[in-house]
Amino acid sequence: MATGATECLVRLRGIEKHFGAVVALAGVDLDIPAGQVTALVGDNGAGKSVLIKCIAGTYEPDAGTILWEGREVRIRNPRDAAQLGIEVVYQDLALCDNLDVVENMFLGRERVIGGVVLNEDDMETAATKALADLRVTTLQSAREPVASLSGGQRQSIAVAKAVMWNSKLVILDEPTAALGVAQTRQVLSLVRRLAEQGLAVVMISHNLNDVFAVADRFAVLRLGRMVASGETDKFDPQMVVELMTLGHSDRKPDSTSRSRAEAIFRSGEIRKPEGQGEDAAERARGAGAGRPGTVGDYLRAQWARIAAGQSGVLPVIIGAIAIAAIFQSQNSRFLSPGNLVNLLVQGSVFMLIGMGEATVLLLGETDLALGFIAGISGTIVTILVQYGFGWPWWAAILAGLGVAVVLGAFQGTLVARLRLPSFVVTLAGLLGFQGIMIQLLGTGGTIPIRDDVINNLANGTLTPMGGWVLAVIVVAGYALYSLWRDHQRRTAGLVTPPMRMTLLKLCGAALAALVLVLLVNADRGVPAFPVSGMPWVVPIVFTVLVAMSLLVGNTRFGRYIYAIGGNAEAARRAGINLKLIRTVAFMIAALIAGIGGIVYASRLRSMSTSFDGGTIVLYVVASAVIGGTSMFGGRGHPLHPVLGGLVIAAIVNGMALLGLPAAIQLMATAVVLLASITVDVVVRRRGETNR
Ligand SMILES: Nc1ncnc2c1ncn2[C@@H]1O[C@H](COP(=O)(O)OP(=O)(O)OP(=O)(O)O)[C@@H](O)[C@H]1O
Repeated sequence: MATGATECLVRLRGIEKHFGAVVALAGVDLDIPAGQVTALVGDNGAGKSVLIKCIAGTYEPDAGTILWEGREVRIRNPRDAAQLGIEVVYQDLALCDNLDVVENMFLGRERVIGGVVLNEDDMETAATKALADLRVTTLQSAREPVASLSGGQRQSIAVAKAVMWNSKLVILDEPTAALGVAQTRQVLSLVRRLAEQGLAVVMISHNLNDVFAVADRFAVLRLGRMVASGETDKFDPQMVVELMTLGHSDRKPDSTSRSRAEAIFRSGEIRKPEGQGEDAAERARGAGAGRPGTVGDYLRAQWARIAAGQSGVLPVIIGAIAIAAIFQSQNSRFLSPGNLVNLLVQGSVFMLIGMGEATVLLLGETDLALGFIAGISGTIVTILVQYGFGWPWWAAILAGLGVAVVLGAFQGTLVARLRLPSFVVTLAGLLGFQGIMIQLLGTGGTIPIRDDVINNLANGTLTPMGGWVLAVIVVAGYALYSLWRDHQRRTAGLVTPPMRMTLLKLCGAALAALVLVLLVNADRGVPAFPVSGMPWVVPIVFTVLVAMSLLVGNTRFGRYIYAIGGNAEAARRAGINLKLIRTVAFMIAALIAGIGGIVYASRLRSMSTSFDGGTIVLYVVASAVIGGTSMFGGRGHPLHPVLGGLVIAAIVNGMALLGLPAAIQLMATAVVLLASITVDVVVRRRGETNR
């Protein structure tokens, strides 16, 4: 059956492994040739897992030698194994459901431009080629989220991922467990192709039909000893069962029973290229819409993403429109320019601190202290621009933000290094930081801000012309970037959104900018005091939003936050430094919260001990969740708290306009929050049951 080279890649000699009194492996010899599939079989507890862990660097053998290409090597850790070219596909696959196929295949080994920006097109081209080489053809697109794939497709991705890195030995632990008939065939075909490409493959399986269908060699372990090994034609299924259970067999191998399994393989059923007949159902499970070519196809593909748990901002936008319609029908002042601008400014603090919170939520953690970190930041700026200190505004802001980052680093270190629950660490932060803030503010309780620049952050406006110029720059920049991206993808031969779709998006962005500028430039003052122009907070929030979107969407750091939130174990196995990423994420969250705190102080032109960071943090968690960020980690975007913050501000503002009491405002916010978390959970479950 073997077609590739047959020289021995790995030779194990006399491998011993003990766990206290338990002898897991005793004097195990095994030859693993390149270009062949070696089946490693044995009853439960026979030592199969321990043996592959000794090869993969998870355990170091107590005795014995490992010869790699004839040279004795020590494999002390998984990194040593990876350097030699050993990849293990564990039963639990180690995939991040929230990431797409390309993101999973390159996890931990992303290609970047200039050392920072992810080179998505390059990775997509390479992943697509690797999948095509292995004839994994059932995927609609390499950009499908793994959550929407079938078991067989997931297994194929895990295997393809393992062979992408110049691997020489691929170890598969029960690759067909829990797969249906068609999917098993698909995966066994893939296993054969690995060997045909010259790789050494070791496959653990309890299913003898599967192993007889693909294995060139057998190795049978029993109670930590190798009781038999050799080429497949020396064995038959009954004999293997006897060897596994008794440790010996007197049978002569029965070639008819053995070749029954091989016959299935040879008949072409396993080798048949996927997607012909039996895989049609598999294909229908994918993005479901075919490669996006027309606007209709594109929208259908987007819908498939939503069904797979990537609902994006759709629910919050629908919710915001509904809320606006309800308030406007009750009070025509709700959609007046003055009120809408007021609402934007009111919501800006929630939006900013919410973007910090969303960063931590993406990791699957929570930060309850962000409200008071914001408070401390605002307090420090307020104090430092006082007459006594007289710091320039920029130095005070840097100091305020610096302290916020230090507090974030403190909390992040406790969570990341000691693995203390973030809920408790940040609850302590909430209490402790409030104490620090009160201490800083002193007995007076309220300190006014004596600096025009700081006060203008929330209260100042651009000139009407300044607003137009800014809007034109932003829309033109966005248009150029989108068209350049599409061009790049088209040139690289990758799937590109239809041109009409891109133009539609650009028209939407231009329209939104037009409405916003008209709104903020309309006079919202009283006859004696006309007020117009874009509040400074709009570009401040927008800048943080763009910076955070680029950080989480286009850098390794961002990719790792999503990976850790989606499946921390998979991220760890991919070699990601979990401690560093977690700590830095807490620091960035605190930095953005610090900006929110300074805007808060600016709005009130003072800081006082009545600052309620506890309530604010609950509202910002609500903003992020209402916007579509998942409380369970791995799903979300900085845009979510911005939209969610707007919704919360709209509820508070609209209810106040209607003269409804605070009690009703709180209950309405609670209902919207519950509705959002319900959408989150339902969408998540749909993603899971899709599998
Ligand atoms: N970390 C450990 N500490 C103590 N004993 C262990 C440890 N890992 C494995 N063993 C023991 O070593 C022996 C071999 O275990 P191993 O997991 O390799 O079996 P296996 O062949 O993979 O079984 P299964 O098919 O059930 O996965 C068992 O007796 C097991 O209890």
